[in-house]
Amino acid sequence: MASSPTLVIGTRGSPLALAQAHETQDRLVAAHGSTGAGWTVEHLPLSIIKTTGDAIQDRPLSEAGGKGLFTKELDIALLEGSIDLAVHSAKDLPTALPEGIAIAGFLPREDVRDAFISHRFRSLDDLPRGAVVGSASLRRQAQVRRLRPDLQVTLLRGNVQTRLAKLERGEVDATLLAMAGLRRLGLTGHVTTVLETDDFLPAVGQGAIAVAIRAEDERVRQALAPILDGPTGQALAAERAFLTILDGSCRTPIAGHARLIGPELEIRGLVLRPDGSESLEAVRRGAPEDAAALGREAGAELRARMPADFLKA
Ligand SMILES: NCc1[nH]cc(CCC(=O)O)c1CC(=O)O
Repeated sequence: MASSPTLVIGTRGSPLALAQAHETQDRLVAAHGSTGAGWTVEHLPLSIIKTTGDAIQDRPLSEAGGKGLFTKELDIALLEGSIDLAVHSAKDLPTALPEGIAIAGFLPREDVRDAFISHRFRSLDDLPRGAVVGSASLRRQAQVRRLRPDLQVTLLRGNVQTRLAKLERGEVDATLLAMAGLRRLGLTGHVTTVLETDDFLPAVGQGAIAVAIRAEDERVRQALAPILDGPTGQALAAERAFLTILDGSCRTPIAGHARLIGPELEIRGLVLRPDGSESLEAVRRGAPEDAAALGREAGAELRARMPADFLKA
């Protein structure tokens, strides 16, 4: 691959995706000054790429083909050389990447928690019986039903702004969104209450920005090294190993979160029935160097404990 004089950043076109791409651009400029090794940073171009996932608005993505829908076109652009790095929400990245694509690492993680948002009610507990909570995430739907089996849970799709607008119009009484996205968009003013991870476990990768590159591209790998965050990488190694064990074998909602506690890494993982009536949790703690093994162990424990109907045929 001929080295180009600049680094082209590929991104989806949603406001959140653009905010994440700009954050990556800003961090590169801050780390390297005005010129990097063999490339210029003043005009690191953003290449906006429309993905299949963005085009589908009327059904849950779990039905339409899953997370790869948000990354396929960016992967192709990387492999064709029209972009040099692709910026993704780690949460939306599939566990298995296509041949030739690698994750260089992750930017420092934002708030991992989910936010409860409602114009009329103060918290999930405060919602009256039968109130309507909208979410497109099977994980959020199941955890809401676990805490409040008496609520009505409906599908609410679209990007962050679209969902807030639907809430505003009264289509639902409440919704849940990631704090990370709201912060990056400057929309935390909408947050009613923040859900602590003890009560409501985030998605694997939530709050982290992943940077994907061509697996063999050492030039881009080196340019990115100073902006990538080690602790986030360790947490994500545990979470993604956990998810890798489960997403191929189980067909129920999955949540997982790893963090450093002093010198140790802890991962908590959860699988639930979609109706929230049953859930299983696993916790592992150990050396951060063993992140992937800790994640795999937590995943294997849940797989072993799961009732048969949680598993894929
Ligand atoms: N699936 C959409 C998506 N992908 C990443 C984020 C937020 C940012 C993050 O979780 O890192 C969101 C919106 C949301 O879940 O509220």
